[in-house]
Formats: sequence, structure tokens, C-alpha cells
Amino acid sequence: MVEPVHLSGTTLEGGGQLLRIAIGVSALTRLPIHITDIRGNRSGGGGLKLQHLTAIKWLANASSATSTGAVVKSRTLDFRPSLEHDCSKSLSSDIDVGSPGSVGLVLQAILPFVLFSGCQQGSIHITIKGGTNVSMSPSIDYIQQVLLPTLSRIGLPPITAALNHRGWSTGRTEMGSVTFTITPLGNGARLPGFNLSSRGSIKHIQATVLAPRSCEKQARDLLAAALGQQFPHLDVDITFEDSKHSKRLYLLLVATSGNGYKLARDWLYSGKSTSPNDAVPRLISQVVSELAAEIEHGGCVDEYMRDQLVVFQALAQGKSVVDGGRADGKSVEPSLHAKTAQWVVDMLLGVEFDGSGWCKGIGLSAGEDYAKRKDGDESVTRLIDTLHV
Ligand SMILES: Nc1ncnc2c1ncn2[C@@H]1O[C@H](COP(=O)(O)OP(=O)(O)OP(=O)(O)O)[C@@H](O)[C@H]1O
Repeated sequence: MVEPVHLSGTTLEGGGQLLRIAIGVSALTRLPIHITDIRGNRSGGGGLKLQHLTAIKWLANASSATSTGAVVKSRTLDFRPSLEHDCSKSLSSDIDVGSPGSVGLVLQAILPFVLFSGCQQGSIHITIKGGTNVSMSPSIDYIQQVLLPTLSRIGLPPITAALNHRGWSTGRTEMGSVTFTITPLGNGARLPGFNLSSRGSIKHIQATVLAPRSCEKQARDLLAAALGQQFPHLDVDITFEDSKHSKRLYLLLVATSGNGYKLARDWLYSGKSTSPNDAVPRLISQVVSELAAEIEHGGCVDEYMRDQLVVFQALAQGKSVVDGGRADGKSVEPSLHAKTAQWVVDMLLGVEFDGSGWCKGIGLSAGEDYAKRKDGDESVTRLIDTLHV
């Protein structure tokens, strides 16, 4: 029996990202994993929440894995995908988180498998029910405006996300639903190494405001003034959608460069205020200043996008570069989330990253039996060691 790779859940960020990247890569490569102290750096005892469990169950089914510890609040998970390449399960499915847990984070966990498993040809539709606007996670607006265009830019087949219904973690909690249409890589295809560099100057800013209708004029006026002051000479577009609840306030700002790169900042307002009109000025000033800092570093991706790209750098063929910008004369450090993802792919695939954002990926071909390749590589290493003795 292949020994599972042991991952301590308190490493670096010590949250859900570690688990999602680990189960996604494990299901895809069929390398078994054993995770302890899951979300061990989080308050409230850590352990699995519904969002994590939903991803585990989907991936366990898709990769015919056996799992132990896949229950809410569990702090230990043993996940062993089938050693046989089994493509009998349809990947088109409806996934229900069962709470307004983030749709985007379930997508984050399953996407590498959907794209690289080689199990299905042609487009597939996956509807995920859960939260579309949830704090500390990619919103549906970020997914549509930043994540998916960037994944397409690195060479992955186009993915679309159709919003059926918004789901919120603020105000009255409400379940939402998004249908993703994904065309997996054809059997045997690889993602070539990619190079995200030479951003070029920023040309355009798109603002997306979700707030009660009573805030529309105030938000438009304040945004136009704040963006005009911070970014004179840039084209600005503002779209407004009625969030229909006084506690649902969200702003996303997306800057697009001359070379087509997209950098963003957003905030699902979580501060205390007596009325939404009191919150709007704070929301706008914070997101505008955070976007200015993202633009200032000159890199091609924002902090969150850099987190999402790690797993694709690891799977791509050869060298991939992601320019995360420079500050104080040195490369901007990846976030703790990105460092955690880097640690996980290094533990499983032996892929190391340098501080300036590049790594040499394994060049996984869709449908490849990677566990066998790794076993072969290790046998060769053992043989060389023996011959040297
Ligand atoms: N505003 C944002 N826009 C886009 N992506 C975001 C944003 N905030 C967080 N993320 C992404 O969401 C993920 C959050 O990972 P994290 O481990 O904190 O998640 P979690 O499962 O909610 O776990 P935990 O509850 O343990 O924090 C990271 O990939 C991060 O890049």
C-alpha cells in the first residue's frame, strides 16, 4: 500500500486553503494524503466546515477515493483515491454546499481535477449552490471579472460562470447558485508553462457596486469623486445592482492594464454602521486605497489571484512566471495563502517556488497516471543510490 503524504494543517496559513489544494491535487494524481489539525490555526477549534466537506465529497466520488474523517468539525482526514484510473463518474453535477459557504472556494478545490483528469471530453456544466458573496473568499463578481479571464490568459480552456441567484453571508443569509461551464483539457494535453509579466500601465477601472437602491446616487457620486482623485486620466465605468438588503454592501474595483492584465480589490462590508449610507463612504475609501496599493507594485496579478495560480504553475509544463510586483526594491512576497499552496504542491509533487514567483511545473498531461510516474522516478533514484554505494 502506498504510504500517504502527511500534511500538518497548522502549517503557514493553517486554514481551509491547505485542505482544498491538497485534496484537489491528491484526487488528480491519486497520491494518498493524511491531514491532521485541519484548519488548526483558526479560532473556534478549526476542523471541517460544510464548504470543505462539500469539496471533499465531490472529489472523493469523482476519484473513487476512500476517505476517513469526512465529517463536519473533523480535524483529521485520510483521503485515498482509487489506484485505478476510473472515469466512470460523470463530472457534470449539481453541488449543494448546504449553507452560504463560498461557491468560489468549492470551485477552487475541484477545478484542477475537472480540467486535468482526462475523464470527460467536451463541455460540462457544474452548478454549485452556496454563497456567491461571502467574506474572505472570491465573490462571483471577482470570479467573472478577474479569475476566469486570467485562467484563460494562462492557457486554460475558457470557463464561464452564469449567476443564477446571489447567495449572501451578510444580512439575512441566503443560498445562491452559479452554473460553471468548463471544457476540460483533452486526454494527453498539457498546460504549457505561462508567463505573466510586463503588465503595462493601467487604462481602465470597472466598479461594481451591490447595495440597497437608496444608496445608488451616493455610491455613484462618491466613487466617481474618489476614483477621479486617485486615478485621474483613467476611464471609469460604474455598474450598480440593488442588493435589496440594508446589510448587503459590496464593492469590487477591477483595474485593466494596456496589456490586458486585471488586478482587483473588493470588500463585502462587515463593519458596524447604523445605516448603509453611513457605511458607503468607508467602503469606497478603503477599496480605492487598497486598489491603489495593488496597482503601485507594478505586478501582473493581485494578491488573491496569485494565490489561485499556484496549483496551475505546479501542473504546467516547465517554467511559469507570475510577476507579483516589486516594493522597496524587492519582489512582493506572496501571501501566506500562496505560500501555503506552494508548500502543499511541494510536499505532493516536489515543485519548489522561488520568491520572485516562478517555478518549474511537473507538466501533467490530462489523464496521466502521475502516481505511477512518481513511483518510477523514485525507483530510478533508489537504483542510482544503490549503484553509488
Ligand atoms: N477578497 C478576495 N477576493 C478573491 N479571493 C479571495 C478574497 N479573499 C480571500 N480570497 C481567497 O480565498 C481563499 C481563502 O482561503 P482560507 O484558507 O482563508 O479559506 P477558508 O476555507 O474560508 O478557511 P478558513 O475558514 O480556514 O479561513 C484564498 O484562496 C484566498 O486567496
